[in-house]
Amino acid sequence: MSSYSTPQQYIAGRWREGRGAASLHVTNPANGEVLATYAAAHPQDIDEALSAAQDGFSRWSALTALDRSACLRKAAALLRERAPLLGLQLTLEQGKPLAESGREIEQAAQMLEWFAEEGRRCYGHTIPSRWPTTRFHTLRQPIGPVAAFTPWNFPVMLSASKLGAALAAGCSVVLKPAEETPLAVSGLVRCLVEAGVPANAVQLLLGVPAEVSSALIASPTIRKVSFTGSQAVGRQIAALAGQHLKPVTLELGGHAPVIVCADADPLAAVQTLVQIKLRNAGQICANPSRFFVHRSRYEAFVAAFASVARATRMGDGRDAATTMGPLASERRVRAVRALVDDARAQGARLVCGGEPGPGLGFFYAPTVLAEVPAHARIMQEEPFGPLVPVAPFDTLDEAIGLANSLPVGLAAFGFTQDLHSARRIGEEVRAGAVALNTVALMQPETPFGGVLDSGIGRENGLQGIEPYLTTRTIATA
Ligand SMILES: NC(=O)C1=CN([C@@H]2O[C@H](COP(=O)(O)OP(=O)(O)OC[C@H]3O[C@@H](n4cnc5c(N)ncnc54)[C@H](O)[C@@H]3O)[C@@H](O)[C@H]2O)C=CC1
Ligand SMILES: O=Cc1ccc(S(=O)(=O)O)cc1
Repeated sequence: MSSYSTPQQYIAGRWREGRGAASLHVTNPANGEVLATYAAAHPQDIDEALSAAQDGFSRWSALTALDRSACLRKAAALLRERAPLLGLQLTLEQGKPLAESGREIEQAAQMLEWFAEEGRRCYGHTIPSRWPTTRFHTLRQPIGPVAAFTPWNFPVMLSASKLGAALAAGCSVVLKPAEETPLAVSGLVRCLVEAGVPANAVQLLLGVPAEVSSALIASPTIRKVSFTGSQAVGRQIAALAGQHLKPVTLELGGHAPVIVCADADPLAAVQTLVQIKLRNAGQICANPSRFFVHRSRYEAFVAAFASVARATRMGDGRDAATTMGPLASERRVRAVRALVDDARAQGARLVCGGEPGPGLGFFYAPTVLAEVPAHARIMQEEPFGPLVPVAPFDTLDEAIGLANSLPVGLAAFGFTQDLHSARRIGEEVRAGAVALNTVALMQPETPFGGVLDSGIGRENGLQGIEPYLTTRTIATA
């Protein structure tokens, strides 16, 4: 497969093989074929990356914000130029259809551009003094070298968000992407380096996750940790960060409730929801995943979703006819299958789907389940797949209670024409972001992050650069 090359580490300004004993494999989820095998980073590779990151921090933070901004803008332009190849590599390693890969590369470019501009606005303050002869002001300064860990679902966009924010603030970054999807992220790092980001300001470590994260977080060089992924791993990262007193940003997904009120048009709601529900085969942290529909609209909603689900064309993401690719790995197929089986065993009605897709790939059909009891695992655990579990409700109080019944809160969705209901859903459902009559939730300009067990801190928006800055107070006589 000539479009897919063997992923390499980028350490101290050189692309090279890792020296670790472990071999890691990249598998094409559309057919199960191994695309590449590469050597993991060795502890010595990690040490070299850390020394380089310290040096890179000195060089990069010494540039003006304007120079850093220019590099990020150029990297965004390079990313767009290379989108056809990077998009293909992303589809090969991750499975999403080519159109979605192209969209992700564009989102990554937009992230870099947003932070290129925000980096120019890291203002300090002049503070009124209590003493006539003393002046106070504050300086915003980069916090130091950053360890960033990104997942396999949106490897390029989520890496661009962390790299963009940290680099714009003047920090150097050691990035560890998911071992399953390393190549398109490497392409992003190449764009940054070729755009003029000094070699040591960015390191790319591909390795055994726990080995890399424990070494990086324990190192005195690293001053900030950022992770996107599962709650289980997030807890481990947070525990390590706490042990070493490092500030941490965590984006840990959720289990986004959808409330479809009696006054909503159920068909219009389905048409809107489907724009996000089946994207990336449902593997989106903000994916709508628990559907509560007013009893008067319930059957129409279930039937409409089932009809859209049945019309989905599953297939290889390179095929133009494909509307939904495979899940990213075999373990994800096992996980969603177990949730569907459990829901059925608990009395849910299988309306459509509930079976694997074609061929040897990691496909699972879009699946609509009705009358799903609240205690079924699928209503408790983030499904991260093309599953649509639906349950009826009678009052808005009941729906909001169901939405708030879990200890997570990343995203939530509401469909209603009633201003009062919209206000209640917007203000009472516990979530970092609520979308009303839309599914557009994330863009570079909007803060993104969770409440409760969905994470700590915000990425993107005006808030996105904050975690990478520290404030120095200067008193002058
Ligand atoms: N918030 C988000 O965007 C994401 C959320 N998830 C959630 O995680 C669930 C499980 O995902 P899986 O990939 O099946 O399993 P998992 O939780 O084992 O995640 C594996 C990913 O986490 C990284 N990882 C694992 N251990 C790590 C460590 N000690 N240090 C640093 N990185 C580490 C790996 O690189 C790998 O890419 C999904 O069902 C979903 O709920 C997964 C990916 C992204
Ligand atoms: O992983 C978080 C995430 C990724 C993508 C999107 S969007 O569908 O492109 O808006 C939202 C959240």
